[in-house]
Amino acid sequence: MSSSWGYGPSNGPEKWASGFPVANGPRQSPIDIVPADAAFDAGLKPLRLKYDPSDSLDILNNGHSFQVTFADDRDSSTLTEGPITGIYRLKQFHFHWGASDDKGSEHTVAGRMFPAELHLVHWNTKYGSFGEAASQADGLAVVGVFLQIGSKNESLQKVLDTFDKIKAKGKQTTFGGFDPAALLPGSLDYWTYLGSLTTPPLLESVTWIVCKEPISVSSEQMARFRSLLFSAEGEPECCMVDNYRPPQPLKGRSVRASFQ
Ligand SMILES: NS(=O)(=O)c1ccc(NCc2ccco2)c([N+](=O)[O-])c1
Ligand SMILES: [Zn+2]
Repeated sequence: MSSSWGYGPSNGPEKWASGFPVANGPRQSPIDIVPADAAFDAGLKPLRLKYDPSDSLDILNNGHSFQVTFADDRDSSTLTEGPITGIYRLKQFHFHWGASDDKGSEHTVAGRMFPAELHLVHWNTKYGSFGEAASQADGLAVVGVFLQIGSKNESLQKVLDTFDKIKAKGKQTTFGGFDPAALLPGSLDYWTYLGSLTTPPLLESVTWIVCKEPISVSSEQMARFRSLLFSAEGEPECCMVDNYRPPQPLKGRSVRASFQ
């Protein structure tokens, strides 16, 4: 199971626990965020995101999503402040999305699903590498940004324009000079809670930082996301859609808000 997880009826989220028992752990992600239940914490600092476009390296179809990978050998693209202590380096960003505009995000807000969700993944430099950090309770910090249907997102379009080169699983192409800050909303107000990776190995090492304000995406752009394939070249074509895990039990965790 561990090497063949996916999002289909035979290998999807309801089946992951057999290969990854932590799937039923105490701090799993995503969750449904209920704004009325999120306590404002005046001690939460504003997010400090400093990204260097020259760190962006390539874009890859990894068979579960597509990801833009960053050079992380220096403190040049970092997340500091917010709910975390120390310096976390940007490793990659990727998305989750649905087969139609009424679903696709992993986190939900009072039960509302968005058509897609962006994840900017950062690792705690006190652990030396992403791999080491991924197994530590405070090892990762992921900034989540919802996408909502509206005007065409010109920054996002630069990513979508590479899709002809990465249609199938395993395909990658260079992608330099991209500033991920261009994908952030105007307000960096956020909710934060302790959770996990939302795909196997589902490690409970993530401080989640979910932005309240969505960014825009046009319906035509969402259709481009759905042109990617879960399948590799030469395999029967399987559209990359519905690559999201549904919300998981809160199990007593609190969600804090950086805003009133
Ligand atoms: N949807 S997510 O941001 O929680 C997420 C999930 C899995 C992985 N990676 C899978 C993995 C293998 C070993 C450790 O990690 C990543 N990531 O790597 O940024 C992010
Ligand atoms: Zn993700």
